[in-house]
Amino acid sequence: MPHDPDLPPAKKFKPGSVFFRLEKNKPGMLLPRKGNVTTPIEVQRKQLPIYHARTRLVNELRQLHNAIVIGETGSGKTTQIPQYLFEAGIGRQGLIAITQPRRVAAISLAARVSEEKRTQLGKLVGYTVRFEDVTSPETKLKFMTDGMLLREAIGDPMLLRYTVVVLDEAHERTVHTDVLFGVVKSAQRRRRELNKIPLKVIVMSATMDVDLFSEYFNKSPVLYLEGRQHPIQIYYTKQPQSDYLQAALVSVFQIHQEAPQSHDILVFMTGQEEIEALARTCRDIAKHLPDSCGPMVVIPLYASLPPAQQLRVFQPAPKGCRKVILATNIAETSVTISGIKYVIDTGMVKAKRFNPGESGLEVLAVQRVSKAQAWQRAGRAGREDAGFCYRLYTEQEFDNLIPTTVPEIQRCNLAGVMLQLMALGIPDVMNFDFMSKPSPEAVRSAVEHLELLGAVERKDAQVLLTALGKRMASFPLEPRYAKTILLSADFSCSEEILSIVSLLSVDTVLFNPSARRDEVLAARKKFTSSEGDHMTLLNIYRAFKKVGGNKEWCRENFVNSRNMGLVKDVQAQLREICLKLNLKLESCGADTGNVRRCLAHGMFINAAELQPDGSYLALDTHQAVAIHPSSVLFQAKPAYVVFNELLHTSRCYMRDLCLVDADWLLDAAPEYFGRKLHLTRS
Ligand SMILES: Nc1ncnc2c1ncn2[C@@H]1O[C@H](COP(=O)(O)OP(=O)(O)OP(=O)(O)O)[C@@H](O)[C@H]1O
Repeated sequence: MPHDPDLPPAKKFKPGSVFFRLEKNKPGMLLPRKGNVTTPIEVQRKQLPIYHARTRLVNELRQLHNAIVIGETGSGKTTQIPQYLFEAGIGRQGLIAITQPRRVAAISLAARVSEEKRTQLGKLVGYTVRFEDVTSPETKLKFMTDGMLLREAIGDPMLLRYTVVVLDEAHERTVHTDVLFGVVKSAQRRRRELNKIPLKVIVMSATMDVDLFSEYFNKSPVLYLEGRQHPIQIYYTKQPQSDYLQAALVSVFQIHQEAPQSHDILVFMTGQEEIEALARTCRDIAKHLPDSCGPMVVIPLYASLPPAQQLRVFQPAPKGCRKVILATNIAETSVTISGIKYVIDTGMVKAKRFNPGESGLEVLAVQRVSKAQAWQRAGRAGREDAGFCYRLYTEQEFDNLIPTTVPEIQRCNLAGVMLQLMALGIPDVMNFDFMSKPSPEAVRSAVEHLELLGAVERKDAQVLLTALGKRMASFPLEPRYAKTILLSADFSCSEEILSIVSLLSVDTVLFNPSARRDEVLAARKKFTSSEGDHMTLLNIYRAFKKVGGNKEWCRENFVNSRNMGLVKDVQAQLREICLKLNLKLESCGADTGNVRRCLAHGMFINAAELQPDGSYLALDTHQAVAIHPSSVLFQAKPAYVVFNELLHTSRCYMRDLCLVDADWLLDAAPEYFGRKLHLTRS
């Protein structure tokens, strides 16, 4: 059997068991189509590789307090292990939590497992994600995002409701997962010390650094699950591709023309804008193909889509129609999308980058995936039958990928995490039991950030959470947004700020088809505010509410009505938190000057100043930045702005800007700006 040193780690530990067959540079070679047999769900469960290991696995897990489970993608870890534990009566005194890095996975897995158990979703099997709780007092198997379990830990640090916590897709190493590792470990220890019911912790993945995990989780034993149900053939390009979007487009249509109609395609891309653009191109091309190609339905999938829209990908395509899903990495782990036979992997992902020393600002940048991610992506094919993965990069490029993704905790601004840890009652964040410690520099920079926002203060060399910091931690938002909301009551504009923060929490509510650029510009003119993007968005939202969310209005004005629906949901949730905190909710009406003042006070760390040569300088870090061409302030070039985020492409662009006065910045943080910039009052 061929041995490939780059097969996923699960295979490396079992030489001789080959799961992936590597055949290179033979695009277009397809396996014959199998009959469309619908197997009853109990039979499907029994056909999974994990089924044969069930008794031994359950016996092992019964004895262990900690276990690391490694199994190929699709072997049945996530859907089966929680059920096996429940069926064997393990952890019956409490709940079994199964955490996922992403909401779409938590929801779809809960749906699948409740179907397998033949119960209604929300009864025995339920889920909890950021804006939704589908559980009941009967719930025993609870799928949830790791962020939600972390929030629960703020109120219940020993996680006493749970007897088992399964940390799934641990290799993803999101900030939440990493913090959760430390939190469950500490809960486990404290429960042992206080003679409470023990907490069992099971860590699972197909691709992880076993030694690191085992060491961290008290030298935990590692259980390997051998085998995958269906083979996946991997193809590489012969030459490096200069335009991965074009390569993806060509591959989609090559498969569409050659493969049977019932074989669906999943393409991994980097973000909403390119997904929506490629979706439109695919639909246009599909219209002009000969009838022999058959129809195609193109479905986007990215984080900011409303949950109901995200779940559309799981519905079967209409009969005789091919489903093409264009997704970000949110479909990379855990999910099974029925019908997917082909995966096209562009090899690219949009991820956060942060360098406290150099730029000091967190930026989003498109970069190459890790090998672990590439294997996870391939693993989305071959779940119901043999599958194919087309990697739009050469094998050599694959060889040069980093093995696993750098943990997010080492490449993001830590201010939010630190605030959460302090709200969890962990005072000495630097000595928190992180699996991979963030750099002291990053921690220092986060403490400074929180200090500037007034969320923490130093007393006798200790860093303490202030009353304001406690209130800020109540919001599931970045600290600066939480602060802006809390400040809004003083500026009598809380309704407007809640709208703006909600609008910024979804990717974009604007629809910008490039082919209709002039129409878009004409429609947008009505709402464009010379005060910036925040105010423009607010104008659009106000108009949207005035027409009662009318779909026709949305179409005419190039507004994404689905995302607007989500904005309303987010706003309702944030309003609820405000009410709990007794925050005065009022609107400033037409006088929106205070809204900008409030934004300047909450977001002053993200301020930039126009330079004599027409460029901008971020005031906090003195980094050169530019206004993104999509901003309404692109031409205007005001003297001072605050911005929401930085996007790194050819240059470092500020996105979503608000025009502010230098005086407001000085009022917000006089000492800081005096020190940083020698700003003087006008
Ligand atoms: N929603 C679903 N519809 C159809 N089949 C499903 C569904 N969910 C799971 N399956 C079947 O169960 C198998 C195991 O899925 P499961 O998510 O438990 O695997 P896993 O080992 O956790 O893989 P991964 O690491 O990729 O998450 C899938 O390969 C598929 O055959």
